[in-house]
Amino acid sequence: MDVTLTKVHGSENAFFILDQTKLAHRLSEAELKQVTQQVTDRKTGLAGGADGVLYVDDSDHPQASGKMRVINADGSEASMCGNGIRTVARYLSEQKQQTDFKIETMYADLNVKQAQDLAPQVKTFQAEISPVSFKAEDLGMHIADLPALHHVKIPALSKQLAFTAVAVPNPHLISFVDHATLLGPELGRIAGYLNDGANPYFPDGVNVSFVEILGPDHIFVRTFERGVGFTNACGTGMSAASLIYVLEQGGHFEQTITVRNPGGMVKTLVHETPAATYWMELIGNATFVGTATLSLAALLAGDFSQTQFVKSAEQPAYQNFVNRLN
Ligand SMILES: N[C@@H](CCC[C@H](N)C(=O)O)C(=O)O
Repeated sequence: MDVTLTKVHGSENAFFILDQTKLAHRLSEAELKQVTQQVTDRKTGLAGGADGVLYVDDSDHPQASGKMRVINADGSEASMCGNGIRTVARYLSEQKQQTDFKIETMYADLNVKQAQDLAPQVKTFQAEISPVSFKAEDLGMHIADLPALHHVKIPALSKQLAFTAVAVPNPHLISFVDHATLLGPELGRIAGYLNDGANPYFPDGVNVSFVEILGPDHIFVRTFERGVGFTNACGTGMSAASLIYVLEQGGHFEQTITVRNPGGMVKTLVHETPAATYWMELIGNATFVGTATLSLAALLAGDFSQTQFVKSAEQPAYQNFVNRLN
């Protein structure tokens, strides 16, 4: 039996979509982990590897058109993926001929919809990012018994930088920095330590983002992701950074924020509910790079020597879009 994986990206945060409904039988939990580690490997993986695999399946929630599970490159599971859900939204939209629907994720059924293309031939989708929590227990955070972390210096991490922790619902640590710090070694040092599996603060790891304010409603976000390392962009990280920009740095609710990242650009909107909770909208590209077809046996064995990879025409259009940003 042949399997097709679609290579996709949102701001060059790259994934494979594997639709479990097209398989004769669902992959086991061990196979999900093993297949992800094998196909994402940047040296030996499929079509240049990726940052994770997005497993699509039917949802048994009547209001959802499908379900997404996110497995990071190291085989760990994430509760959400902001760049990934836009590509899954596009995939399901084309499969089911819908433009505005819900996708089941680990903690919530999230609204997604097709949006106006960011540029010619740059298909664009928007996704709800929620639920939001600042609670240490939702973040898997253990810092001096603090119930939450709002703009606090943690000397064990850095004497200069202040951090805010927020789950959206995957965990993020955000720090606003100057340009030199954004590009310097501190992000790798701090995030590497917090994702070493042995530190006392985030034993299960955390996504860490440094944010530079470029102008009013204009920020740059660089992220080191849990389970992956540095990525070109992290959608939930950019959504979390936008929320903290509004709450701590003078940004505004209901105002479009332009978020640059090493792989391109997205737009976000931050909303406050009457109950003083928050949710975000993330708007960005959902680019299909190509499709890989191979036998299920080869996929499970991690043998990509006979894989047929057919490129789409979308990547040059995306690159034009990025070139015009600079
Ligand atoms: N790249 C994603 C986030 C993927 C999950 C993350 N690494 C985690 O473990 O929480 C995004 O675009 O949000």
